[in-house]
Amino acid sequence: MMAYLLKGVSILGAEPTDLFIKDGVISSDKAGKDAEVIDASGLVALPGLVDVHTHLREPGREDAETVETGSRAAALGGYTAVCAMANTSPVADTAGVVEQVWRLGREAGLVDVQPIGAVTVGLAGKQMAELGAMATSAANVRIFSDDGFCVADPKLMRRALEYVKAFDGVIAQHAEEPRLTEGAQMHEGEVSTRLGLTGWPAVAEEAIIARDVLLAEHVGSRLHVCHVSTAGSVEVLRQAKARGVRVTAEVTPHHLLLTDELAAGYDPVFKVNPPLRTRSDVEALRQALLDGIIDVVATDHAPHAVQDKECEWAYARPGMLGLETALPIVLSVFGEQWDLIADRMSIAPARIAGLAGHGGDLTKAGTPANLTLVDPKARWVVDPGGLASRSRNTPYAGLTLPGRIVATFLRGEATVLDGKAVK
Ligand SMILES: NC(=O)N[C@@H](CC(=O)O)C(=O)O
Ligand SMILES: [Zn+2]
Ligand SMILES: [Zn+2]
Repeated sequence: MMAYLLKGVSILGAEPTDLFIKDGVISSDKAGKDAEVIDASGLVALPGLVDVHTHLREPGREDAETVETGSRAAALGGYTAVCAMANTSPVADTAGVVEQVWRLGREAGLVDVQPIGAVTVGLAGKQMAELGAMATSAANVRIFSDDGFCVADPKLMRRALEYVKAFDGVIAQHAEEPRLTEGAQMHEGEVSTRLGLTGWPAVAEEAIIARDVLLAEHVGSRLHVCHVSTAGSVEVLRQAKARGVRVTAEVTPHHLLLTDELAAGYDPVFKVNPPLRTRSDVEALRQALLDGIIDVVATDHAPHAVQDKECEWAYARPGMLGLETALPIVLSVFGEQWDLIADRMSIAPARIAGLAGHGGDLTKAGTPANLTLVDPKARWVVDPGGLASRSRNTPYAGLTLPGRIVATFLRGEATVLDGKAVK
């Protein structure tokens, strides 16, 4: 196994130091004779990023992404672990499918791929899936989600919350009251009225979050809210957390930056669920992330094949790429707040997903060497054709972003060096 000496690296913005990686962990042995020396001056070391919400599309839509191509995109984005959403084909609602995804992740060997299990059979919202069988499978599933769809039936949601309590699992809810979003094409507001598109009102998200925090409180179980997008949702979460409800929440990079005005050009690259909201929602989400009301940044990386995206707005699938641009977007929004970035993009997501070994303290010898090196001063232009994802649906094409991932290490093995994936 290769040893590395990262010379003059800044750990989370601290004074430059030498960091030695050996036998898969951070080592106190500074000598490092046989180590490969990496000139890391000007680079910042972060614990490897952890994404609690990634769509890898395998099995079923390998034309859009595979576990391998998505893992490569993740490593290039500074990630060492991603949680793979269950809305594949077949749906990840059995031990067999989650074990398949888990095995494919191991074979790709670029990031830890932690499968998420479906809450209901076929994501149909009718019958609970075999949560226990997925939890005790080799994939060791702890997060369950029907993402793409809301678990709308309150009784089913209650039962699922109760069920996962036994093994400290968590239900990750795609909060969307389906009756309020029928036919929705974008955020309901001034812009949707002007464009004549049916809107998804903020209350369709907020009503479900309000219901679910009450259910979670009632049964004393863990709830995680996917892709929070409105100021009203933040207020519901603020109140729930103040009462001690076991709720965590995520926000995507795109909801921290983009607004519904972008729908005006009818370019489906900006079509996503939940939809891009207003400037005041964006401001509230940023503040909530700073306050810790929103716990983590999650990409909701949602690759789609060209024919599913480059068509009329109404027919285009919702979703956008995220893995390779997440850290640069967060850097552009918040600046070099390294402790904040490490917490919201690595430490807290690792805790929510139960991924021991990720989000560790890089200043301590013995910490598993899951980390990434960022050049915060480097600027780069997003070129959809230059991304490692198999899909091209990035909303940031042509945008100049700060922060280039120079290297990523998974348990001491380089997955990215010189800004390139090693395999
Ligand atoms: N975010 C999206 O717009 N799409 C996601 C599903 C989801 O996250 O709800 C997808 O799977 O494509
Ligand atoms: Zn969703
Ligand atoms: Zn999603």
